Formats: sequence, C-alpha cells, structure tokens
Amino acid sequence: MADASTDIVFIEGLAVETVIGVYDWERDVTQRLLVDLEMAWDNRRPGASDDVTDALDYAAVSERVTAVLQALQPKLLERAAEEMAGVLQNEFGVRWLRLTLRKPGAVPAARAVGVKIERGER
Ligand SMILES: Nc1nc2c(c(=O)[nH]1)N=C([C@H](O)[C@@H](O)CO)CN2
Repeated sequence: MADASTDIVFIEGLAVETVIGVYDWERDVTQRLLVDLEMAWDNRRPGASDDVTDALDYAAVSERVTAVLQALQPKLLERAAEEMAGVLQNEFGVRWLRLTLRKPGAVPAARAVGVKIERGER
C-alpha cells in the first residue's frame, strides 16, 4: 500500500531586507519581509543516512531565498512569492510548498499583512 505521509522541512520568520513596494518612496528604501516556508521532503533518507546531502538543507534554502528577494526587488509580494516558489521547485526539487510572506510595516494598524500561496502536489 502507498505511504500517504508527508514530511516537512520548514523555515519560520526568515527576515530579509530588500527594496519592495508599489509606491515611489518604496523604491528608495529597504523594508523587512518575513518569510515562512513549509516544504514537502521525504525525510526518511536523511533520517537513515545522517547525511545533509540527502536532506533539504534549510540553511541553503534560506540563503537562496534571501538572494532571490534582494536581486528581484519586486513591487508586489505576489511577484516575490511566485519567484520564490519557482526557485524552490526548480532548483531544490521541492514538490509541494506553502509560503507565507509578511510585510510587517506596511499597514501600521496591522501587526502584519501579506500573502500565502501553496504550489505543487502534496
Ligand atoms: N496584495 C497586495 N497589496 C498591496 C501590496 C502588495 O504587494 N500586495 N503592496 C502595497 C504597497 O507596496 C504597500 O505595502 C505600501 O505600504 C499595497 N498593497
């Protein structure tokens, strides 16, 4: 019988300073984004081998996501989210992911605003 379980590698509250926003003033400053990621990965192999090359390396993902956001300098959070999802699927081989992108300072009366997306087959 097929095993329907899904293992996850996650990153919570990854802080990235980058240029982001639709307004003119936002193109002249950096702002802080917070990234939460849940990524499906079969953790049985690294669980058996104890070898990071079998694992989805959360340090490597964090570094790459930061570089992507800082190079992209998008206007919309939606654009940033799609770009990150594509990189995770195409470069890291993540088959399913849930991504939350928060822009904490964007609406002063709110703790945070942002977007959530899910991509791929769980
Ligand atoms: N759905 C979105 N709405 C808005 C975004 C966004 O990225 N996605 N961005 C802005 C501005 O850049 C805002 O954050 C400035 O405070 C407005 N709405």
